[in-house]
Amino acid sequence: MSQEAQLIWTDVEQIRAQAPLVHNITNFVVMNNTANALLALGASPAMVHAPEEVEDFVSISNALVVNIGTLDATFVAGMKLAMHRAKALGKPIVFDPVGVGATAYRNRVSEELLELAAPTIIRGNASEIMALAGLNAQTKGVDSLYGSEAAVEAAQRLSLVWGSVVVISGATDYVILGERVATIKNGHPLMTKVTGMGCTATALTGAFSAINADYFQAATHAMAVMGIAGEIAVEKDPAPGSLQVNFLNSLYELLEAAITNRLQLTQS
Ligand SMILES: Nc1ncnc2c1ncn2[C@@H]1O[C@H](COP(=O)(O)OP(=O)(O)OP(=O)(O)O)[C@@H](O)[C@H]1O
Ligand SMILES: Cc1ncsc1CCO
Ligand SMILES: [Mg+2]
Repeated sequence: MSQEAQLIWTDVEQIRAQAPLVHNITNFVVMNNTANALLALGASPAMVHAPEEVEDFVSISNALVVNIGTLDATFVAGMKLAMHRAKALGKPIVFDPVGVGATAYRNRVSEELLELAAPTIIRGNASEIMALAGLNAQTKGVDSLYGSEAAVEAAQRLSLVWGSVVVISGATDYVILGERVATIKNGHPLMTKVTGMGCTATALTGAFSAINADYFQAATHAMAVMGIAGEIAVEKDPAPGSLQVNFLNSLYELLEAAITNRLQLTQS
């Protein structure tokens, strides 16, 4: 077995053994999907966004996931308080800039959040990563108009500016930290026909970052597990409704052999 497959499996076992508490401030569309994906993986999710309680919640959590998919003023207030507290406590922050580039509000809020507390890991599609890096990228709402390879330079710049691990999802997932690059070619195009698969990737990344303090590894392992679970689910039934359910089952039933046999990871 490849050394990397073994490291991924060790992380999955750690999540299953420790059930880290992952605090999510996420969007209304995916709250249920991402909570179920975290449970199926073995983590303990909580979706908590009220400004009155997020700081207390961060204090008892093992990682914070912030997703701007359906943001409004109350969400933003909660995100700022939570990220500030997480930073003060040294807890990993995973940021999903859903739809950044689509509106001036999303751009401004994203910039404010980055400046307040640079995330440990940023995960977006190519349009989002390019927009977040300050490029005048086109985006179709929450969907990307570019392949992930188009955003590699933007991700490297973002990573340098904020010191964050940056993940670009797509047919190939890229994980970038300065000059370090990992590519993962797992997954299936049908995954784009289930809403919030990217948001799910971000939530799973939160769980991996809670148990592996090498955040480049944590992000890489999360994206590999995401892609492999997606492939297995599509093979069971190649249709979006089934995929949503079978993806959860694949995560829950994931075996070491699936990682060993399917992993398509390169690192440089
Ligand atoms: N063309 C593809 N081929 C293989 N796998 C894919 C493809 N597109 C997406 N995926 C898989 O789906 C995951 C989610 O990536 P995607 O880029 O679609 O997220 P997203 O655009 O942020 O989605 P959302 O905003 O709906 O949450 C990827 O990590 C990858 O595993
Ligand atoms: C469809 C959609 N709209 C806002 S957030 C979201 C989930 C996918 O990003
Ligand atoms: Mg997205």
